[in-house]
Amino acid sequence: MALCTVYTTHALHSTCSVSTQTKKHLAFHQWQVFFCTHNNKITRNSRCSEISFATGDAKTVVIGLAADSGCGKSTFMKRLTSVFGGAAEPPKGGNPYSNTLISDTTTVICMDDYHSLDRTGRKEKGVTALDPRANNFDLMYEHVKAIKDGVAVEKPIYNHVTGLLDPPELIQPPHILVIEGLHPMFDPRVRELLDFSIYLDISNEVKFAWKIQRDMAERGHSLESIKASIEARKPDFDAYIDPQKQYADAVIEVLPTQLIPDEDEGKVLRVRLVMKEGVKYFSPVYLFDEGSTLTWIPCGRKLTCSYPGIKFSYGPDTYFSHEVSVLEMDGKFERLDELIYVENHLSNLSTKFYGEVTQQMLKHSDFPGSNNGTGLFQTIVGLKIRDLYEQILADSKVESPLQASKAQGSTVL
Ligand SMILES: Nc1ncnc2c1ncn2[C@@H]1O[C@H](COP(=O)(O)OP(=O)(O)OP(=O)(O)O)[C@@H](O)[C@H]1O
Ligand SMILES: O=C(CO)[C@H](O)[C@H](O)COP(=O)(O)O
Repeated sequence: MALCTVYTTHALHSTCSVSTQTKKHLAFHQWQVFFCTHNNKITRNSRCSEISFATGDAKTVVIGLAADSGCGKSTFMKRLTSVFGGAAEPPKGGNPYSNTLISDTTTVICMDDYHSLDRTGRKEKGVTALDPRANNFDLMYEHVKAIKDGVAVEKPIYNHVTGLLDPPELIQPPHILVIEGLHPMFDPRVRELLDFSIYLDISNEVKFAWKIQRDMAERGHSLESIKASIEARKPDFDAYIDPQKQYADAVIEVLPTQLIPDEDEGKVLRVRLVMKEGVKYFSPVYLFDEGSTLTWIPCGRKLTCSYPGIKFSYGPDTYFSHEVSVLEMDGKFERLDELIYVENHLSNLSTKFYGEVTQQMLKHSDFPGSNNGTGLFQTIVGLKIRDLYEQILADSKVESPLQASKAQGSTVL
C-alpha cells in the first residue's frame, strides 16, 4: 500500500482507502480532496495505508540570514545545508542564473530576487540595491508568508550577470526556508514570519580584506574600484542593512585580532557569537559554566598553537537592550583535528553525537574560515538551527492528531 499525501487545493478525484477517523478529520477541515503518492509520484485511485498532509498541518520553518554582499553568506549556507545532510543545488532544469539552492530539507532563496529595479533602473534613479526603493517588500512578504503556509510561489529571479529581472521560478514549500541577502529583517512583516534570524556583522577592515581577496584575486577588479564600491555602498549600508542586526537572534561579529597589534589584513580574526537570551527553541551555547564570565587560553598540552595563539572569552552582555550571551574566539587553529578538545568544553551545542562540530569542521576544511571562529560559529549556529527545526516539528506533531509532512504540489501564488 502507498503512503497518501492529502492536497487540500485540488479537485476531488481519489479513492484512497482511509480510516473513518481520517475521513472525519478531512470533513471537519472541509478538505474535500486527496491524491495518493507512491515513490514521489502522484497517482490516483490507489489504495493507501497511511495519510500525511501537504498543507494545513506542516508549516515551513523560516530562517533569515542578513549580511552585506561578500560577507560569507554562501559559505554559511553550505555549512548549514551540510548539517542537514545532502548537497544544495540550483533548481534542476531551471534558469542557470537562478540564485536559489535546494537540498532535501532546505531551500535557500536570495532576497536580491526581490529587487524591483534592475541595474539600469537603479542607475537611472540614482539608487543602490541596498536602498529600500529598489526592492519590492510587499511581494517578499506575500511570498514568504505563502511558503510558510505551505503554498508554492512563482518568485522572480534577479540575474547578476545581465543585471535584469528574469522570468520567475517555482518555489515549493520546503521543510526549512532560508531567506538570505541584504534585507531579510528589514520589513517588519517579513521579520514577524522568521522563526530564527542571523546577522553576519563583518567589520569594515575585514570586509575590505575579503573583498580584495575575492574581487581582486579571483575577479580581476582593481584596488581602487573595490575601495570605490565599498565607499559608494557605505551610506546605504549604514542606513538600511546594518540596523537589522538589532533584530537578529544570533549575530556573528568578525573583527581584526587583538592578539597582534595593528593587524588588519584579516589573516587572524576575532570572532564573536552574540546569542539572544529567551528565544523560543534556542538555548545559547556556553563555555564551562553557564552565565559566568571567563577567558580561556586553551594552548597547552592538548591544543597545538602557534603565534599569536588562541583566546576564548565567554560571558553575559547586553546588545541593543537585549540580554545576550557572547562567546568569542580570537586566533586560529593550527590543527583542526584537535578542535575536539575545545568542543569538549563547550555545552548546549545541540550535537547528535560526540565530536559532531569537529567532524563538520574537518569535512569542510577547505571552506573559508575553517581554521578560525567564523567557521566554528557558523557550524554551531547550523546545529542550533537543526535543533530549533526539530523542536518546532516535534511541537507541531503534538498539536496535530495526524502525522504532518511536507510534499510537493500545492497552490501556486
Ligand atoms: N570566514 C571567512 N574567512 C575568510 N574569507 C572569507 C570568509 N568568508 C568569506 N570569505 C571571503 O569572502 C568571499 C565571499 O564569501 P561568500 O561568497 O560566502 O559571501 P556572500 O555573502 O555570499 O557574497 P555575495 O553576496 O557577494 O555572493 C569569499 O570568496 C572569501 O574570499
Ligand atoms: O549587494 C548585492 C547583492 O548582495 C548586489 O550589489 C545587488 O544585488 C546588485 O547586484 P549587481 O551588482 O549584480 O547588479
